[in-house]
Amino acid sequence: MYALLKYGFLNSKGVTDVLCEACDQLGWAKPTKIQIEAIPLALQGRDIIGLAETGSGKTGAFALPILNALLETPQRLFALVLTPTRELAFQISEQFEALGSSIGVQCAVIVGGIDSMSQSLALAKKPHIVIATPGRLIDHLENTKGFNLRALKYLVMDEADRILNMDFETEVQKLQRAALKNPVKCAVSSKYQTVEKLQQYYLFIPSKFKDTYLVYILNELAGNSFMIFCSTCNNTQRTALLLRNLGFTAIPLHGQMSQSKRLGSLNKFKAKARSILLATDVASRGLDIPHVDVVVNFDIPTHSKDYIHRVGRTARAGRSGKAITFVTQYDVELFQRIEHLIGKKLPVFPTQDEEVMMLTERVNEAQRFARMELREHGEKKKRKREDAGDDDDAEGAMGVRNKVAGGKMKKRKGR
Ligand SMILES: Nc1ncnc2c1ncn2[C@@H]1O[C@H](COP(=O)(O)OP(=O)(O)OP(=O)(O)O)[C@@H](O)[C@H]1O
Repeated sequence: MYALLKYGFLNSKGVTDVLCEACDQLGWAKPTKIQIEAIPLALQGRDIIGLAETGSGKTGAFALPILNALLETPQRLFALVLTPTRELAFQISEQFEALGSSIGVQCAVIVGGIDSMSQSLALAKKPHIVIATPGRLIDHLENTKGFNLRALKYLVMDEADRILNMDFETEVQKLQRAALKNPVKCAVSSKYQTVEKLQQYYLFIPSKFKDTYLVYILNELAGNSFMIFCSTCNNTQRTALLLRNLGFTAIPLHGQMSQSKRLGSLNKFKAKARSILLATDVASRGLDIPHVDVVVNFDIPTHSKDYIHRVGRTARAGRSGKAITFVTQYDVELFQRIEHLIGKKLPVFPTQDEEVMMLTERVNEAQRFARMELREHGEKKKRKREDAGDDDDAEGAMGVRNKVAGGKMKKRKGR
């Protein structure tokens, strides 16, 4: 019972009943470790730096005490949550709304890539909680008349290390200096840890066979939901086209897509209408999609810390999951750094190389079509850059794709 928070801590007042009920309704039977550590301190009004493994309920750890305090002293523009990505901002807002639905909490999401006027109107209504990416927030602080954060009582920097590395560093540092007083550190795991129920593997393969091995793995693990990480927008798009040419329900998510397409992709994947999400690191932090079974690092992350965030998109909240990292002849050093960071040696993902090679011909053909589509797509985009009907979700490029024979690729055993 979430009410444990209410009764379990001698020195704390605990979270109020109505919020405990909201937790029950979300199926949160008991608080997670970080919630047990952080919530009582936050309720005492302490400043907190929270550190815990991926998928361990950090959002609840800050949302619950904020909502609790809001109930005690209701006030407009009460809390600001800064996040590094737009998708994460929407997700956090949903979490606040789910926990605070019975107390009528009002949230505004202030992120780039979408209409700024409607955001100004939302801010004019003075919501209780603002969830923002730093750039667009600064725009509004500078340009939206009547909007300021002087009354603010709570500031959260989610994925703070990422936010502080952004170009907005100086602005954010000012906020941080102004905001943190004698902070307590709540660290419930060693610094860089992956979760226990995550099975991690690597695959050492020549760079030129990456696509073929990817298709092999998707076939081998068919029926699962995949997040596949690529290093660039272009490769994300290309790989999505390649897989779609082979009949997989793949959809891309990257920074060169319009914000509405980004959210569209994410929602299709969340709703299980697509089983494969291909993404850049824009999706590596914080996104909570419980049904992700497998994370594939198709391009190895260049920053080892991103590895931990990427693989943390699966095996969340006590579930199990798999992560497979492709290591080519060029990636050995990066991979060693990752193993060093997580403090483990990973096993090889078992493959039948003969079976993989049997896929080569069809994969080569699909690669050719994907390249053509990518070129076509680039030219089309150049012609009508701002056209809302563009096909940057890779789903519009059906023309060439239909010329590739067959539906979903099946393994061709015994040939
Ligand atoms: N007490 C709880 N009991 C069960 N599930 C919970 C509890 N608290 C949070 N959750 C769920 O756990 C999942 C992960 O939570 P959350 O997204 O806050 O993780 P996180 O620690 O912020 O992860 P990341 O480091 O990847 O951002 C969510 O689906 C959330 O609803």
